[in-house]
Amino acid sequence: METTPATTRSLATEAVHAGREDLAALGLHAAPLDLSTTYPSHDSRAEAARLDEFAATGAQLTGPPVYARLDNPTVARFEQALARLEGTETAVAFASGMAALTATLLARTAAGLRHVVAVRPLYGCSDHLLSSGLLGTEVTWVDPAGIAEAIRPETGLVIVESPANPTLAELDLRALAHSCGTVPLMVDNTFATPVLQRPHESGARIVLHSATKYLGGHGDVLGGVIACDEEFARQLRQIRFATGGVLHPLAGYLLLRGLSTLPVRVRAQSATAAVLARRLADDPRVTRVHYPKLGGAMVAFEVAGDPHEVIAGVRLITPAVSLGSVDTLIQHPGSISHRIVAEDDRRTGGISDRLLRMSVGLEDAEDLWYDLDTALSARRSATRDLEETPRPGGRSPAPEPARR
Ligand code: MET
Repeated sequence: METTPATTRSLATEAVHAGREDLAALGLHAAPLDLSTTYPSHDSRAEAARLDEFAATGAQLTGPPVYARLDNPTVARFEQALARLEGTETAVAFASGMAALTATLLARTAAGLRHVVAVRPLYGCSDHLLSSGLLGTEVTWVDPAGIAEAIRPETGLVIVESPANPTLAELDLRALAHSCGTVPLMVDNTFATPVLQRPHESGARIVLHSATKYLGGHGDVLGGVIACDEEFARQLRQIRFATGGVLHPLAGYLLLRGLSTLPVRVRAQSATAAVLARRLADDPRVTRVHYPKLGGAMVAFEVAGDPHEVIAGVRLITPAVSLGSVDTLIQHPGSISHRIVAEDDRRTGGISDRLLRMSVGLEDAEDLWYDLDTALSARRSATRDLEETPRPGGRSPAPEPARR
């Protein structure tokens, strides 16, 4: 029987099969996990030639691996699969999203292009890495409309996130790519995932993921990845080899496995997030809801009361930073994910002190709403008990959901 050519396969099929095409021929069903740090070879002359070639080109080694800091077959499967999902030529995996961003900045700086143009908000640590100049880069923060004007001869990169962390602000990626001209546009696609958005199709040369989030999907693996063309990937591989920010093979294994359920998870979590976003928008205890037109499983909202009381009040939802897991997490960006960003810069990025960011998981929507509703009222009902004031909005308490 003929198999469908890879180019016509849908995302759902790629998610399950990409990076695993050779398994049947190997007599395997699950991907093998190769934990070797080094590999035997009696032919030192051949190894010397292969290492010289890697040093000169950064092309992926052919033949058996040499050492785990150069490459790893399990990680390579994840890279291949993610590239297929993002529609890029290839991908290079790292120990974390920040290691991936670091390698990208180093690659541009090594080419003499140390100026970066970026749009706020970005994830707090990305903002910090750029603002602090820790890697010798210089950043110009702009509104999307100011990108073209901010570009200089030594600009090596334009960096954006859409939907952005934590406000979920959306950008017109096609228009942005146009404004960038010949300067590569890097889009952090962590929140949307390739299920909802493939930035490369809109003109982004570089797509960044914190793989820790939706790609892994279960809150048990830390990783990062850059999906890009082979030319840029070669520079990234050379930097990864020299600096050592490699993804552990077990993480590569878990990420490959995570990809197979990515479309199902993202769609189910997004459907629940949309329900919760609507309820929050109708709730008088909430002053503003941020939910992307694109959809997705992230909801951000500003509360009339004290956001810290909501964090303290949740019981089913986990009060923790991070996102993209099968369970729902909530955090206060001003205290955690964006704490390291200066207060004024947080404000410029639209990050209010009353903003909460929620990553919606796979739980039942009614159970989640019950928990949120209770947490939103926690402090106020305590006050009401004392003062006998009416419930805000005059609403009766939500019924406890039926237990299934
Ligand atoms: C250490 S803070 C943040 C982790 C993650 N990037 C987030 O936005 O939640």
